[in-house]
Amino acid sequence: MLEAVGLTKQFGEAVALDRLDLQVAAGETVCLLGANGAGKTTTINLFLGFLEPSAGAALVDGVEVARNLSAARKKLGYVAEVVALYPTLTGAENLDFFAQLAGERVDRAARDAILSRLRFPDGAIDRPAGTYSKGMRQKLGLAIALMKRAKAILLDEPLSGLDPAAANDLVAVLRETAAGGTALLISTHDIFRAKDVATRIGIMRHGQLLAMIDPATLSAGELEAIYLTHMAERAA
Ligand SMILES: Nc1ncnc2c1ncn2[C@@H]1O[C@H](COP(=O)(O)OP(=O)(O)OP(=O)(O)O)[C@@H](O)[C@H]1O
Repeated sequence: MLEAVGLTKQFGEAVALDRLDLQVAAGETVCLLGANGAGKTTTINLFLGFLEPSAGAALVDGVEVARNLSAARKKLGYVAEVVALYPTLTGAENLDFFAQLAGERVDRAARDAILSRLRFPDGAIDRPAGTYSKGMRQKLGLAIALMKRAKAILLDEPLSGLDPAAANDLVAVLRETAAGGTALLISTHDIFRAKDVATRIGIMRHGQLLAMIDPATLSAGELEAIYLTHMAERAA
């Protein structure tokens, strides 16, 4: 569903992403782990068409993003690290607005079912989004992506700064979403959450994908040791 083929991004002389080859199939959850500046956000931004590749291609369901941006974006949902909402509009109005942008109409029953799965507090959807906690903002961001019925969802550090309960609520819905056939690509610094949710974990450093790991075969401690070894090689 998501495919990077030799995907490369340079900013001047600096190579932010170096010939990335990656596939995320329908129903798969790939987490990208890596230190600051490893190229995780650059990867997501190339899939979203926020950046143009210097070489190679990002494809969504076979559509090359750089060649057909609107067709690729129709198939994508996106949850940013800080979900941007209109603070004076209610959550419901934000949802309606973003659904309309995506050419969708919000079905009340489907909306309420998603909010309930996310454990979004009762009644809060009719409050201005400016009053929401970080956890509520992230939940609404995921609800917006889910309402779009996207084939693939890109999430850039979606859990950072969330308390464990809110993070658990999001992870539970992400699992259900992947089980329903959506492809998920998640950038994160959280090894333990990555192990919890990912079918595969990519370790990135200096714009390169160094390893692709099946977390089911490892304990959390073993995964952490592998990650730290890769990071230590950078310092050596
Ligand atoms: N617009 C830009 N102009 C110049 N350099 C950039 C730009 N965007 C990213 N970079 C550089 O590209 C590299 C990869 O950055 P990227 O944001 O993809 O890393 P990351 O893995 O997401 O890091 P973090 O965990 O801090 O979010 C970094 O060296 C960064 O400074």
